[in-house]
Amino acid sequence: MERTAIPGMLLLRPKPIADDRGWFMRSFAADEFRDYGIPCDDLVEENHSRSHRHVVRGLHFRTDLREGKLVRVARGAIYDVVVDLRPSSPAFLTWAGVVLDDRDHHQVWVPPGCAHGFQALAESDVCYRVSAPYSPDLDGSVAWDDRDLGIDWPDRALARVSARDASSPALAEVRGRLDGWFGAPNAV
Ligand SMILES: Cc1cn([C@H]2C[C@H](O)[C@@H](COP(=O)(O)OP(=O)(O)O[C@H]3O[C@@H](C)C(=O)[C@@H](O)[C@H]3O)O2)c(=O)[nH]c1=O
Repeated sequence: MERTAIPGMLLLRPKPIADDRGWFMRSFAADEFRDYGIPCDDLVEENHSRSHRHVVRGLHFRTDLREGKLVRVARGAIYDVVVDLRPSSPAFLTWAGVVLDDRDHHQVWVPPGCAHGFQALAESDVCYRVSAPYSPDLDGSVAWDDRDLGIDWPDRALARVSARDASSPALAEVRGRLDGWFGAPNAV
């Protein structure tokens, strides 16, 4: 496990065991991951999405401090991005990006109070467990290509996004609401 510049954002590195049939890997280990601070008992839903090459999903967040996400790539490769939206964080409004793929099998823990998004570097299947049930009313987003955030997407010019993501608000528009959503003293 590796910590990152964003407090609470973790990079996990499960190790596949190869033999002549292929390989085996434990992709989730509650007792181990709990020790890193991941609330394993609260991971109440698991999602799986498939994205064509160049697709960008995000940047999405839940407008409370309940939703963390444990993200992995079952097939393909993505550039995974986390943006810290917690006003009390030393990494406030900075982002971190990491490649997740079906070769290294790394995983990312996205802590609550952060926005998450990714760009598919190939046709990719992304699986992630979340620590709060889906609630459309609490679904928040900020523009993936926001200038102030300045995320260095691998294939910005070829990005394919949903209609919703194409009309996400700029950071400047949501900034005034971050204190209300993520300003609790225990957010980091
Ligand atoms: C995320 C989600 C979507 N849906 C529905 C809503 C919609 O009809 C369809 C597709 O939803 P979206 O366009 O929001 O899917 P998507 O753009 O893949 O949203 C996801 O993006 C990544 C980056 C994340 O971090 C996730 O938390 C989630 O926000 O699936 C659910 O039923 N449950 C869910 O948990």
